[in-house]
Amino acid sequence: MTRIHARAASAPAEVVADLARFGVATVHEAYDRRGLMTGLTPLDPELTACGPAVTALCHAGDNLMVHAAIDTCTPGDILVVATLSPSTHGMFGDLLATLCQARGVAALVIDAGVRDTRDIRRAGFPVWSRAISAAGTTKQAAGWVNTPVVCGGVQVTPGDLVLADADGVVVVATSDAAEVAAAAARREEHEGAVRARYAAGHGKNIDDLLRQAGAAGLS
Ligand SMILES: O=C([O-])CC(=O)C(=O)O
Ligand SMILES: [Mg+2]
Repeated sequence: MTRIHARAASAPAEVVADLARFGVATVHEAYDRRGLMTGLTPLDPELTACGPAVTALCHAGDNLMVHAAIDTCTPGDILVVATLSPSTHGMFGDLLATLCQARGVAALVIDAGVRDTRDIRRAGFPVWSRAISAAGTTKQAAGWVNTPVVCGGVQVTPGDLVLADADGVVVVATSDAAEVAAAAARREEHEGAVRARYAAGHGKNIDDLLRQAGAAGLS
């Protein structure tokens, strides 16, 4: 059984750039509220990232396959790390962040812990993780690279587009990406109109909404 697969093909660069213009909340809505990871938070909420997923599936407490996955990354990729059983070990720290930056990896999304967090923040490497933990890991257990994983409760297939910001992480299948970007653009246009009305102090018609919800109106 092959454990290390080559990096998967992904959406064209212009589709990645198109999706990167939007926030996670907008894309999640535009994707019919699919693809949103749970329980992962950013180390630095000012940073954003969008790129194709390269995946690593590790044994809990072992980061060998993180090293192996970085070897398959090309510039702009997002490293998505999952473990076979729940783990909060600090599997990734400032040394691995240094390697990722040297290889042009755009970000790390990890369903486990990270450490050396002040150094990673200072280096400006974007990370979304389930935990912060100084607990160390071994490099002894062979896992998998570029196989489908479940990260933050969402299945990530290698090459899927990963978008992350202060709100969290959303995953969009490569084949859906162009359509989702178009739907996100329409949503932003609509929200622009709503924002202008709200800025002028005009909220929703509560009476109508309550009636539609089967409740009595205001009077
Ligand atoms: O070395 C490790 O296992 C993780 C770490 O602390 C680093 O990358 O700096
Ligand atoms: Mg370290």
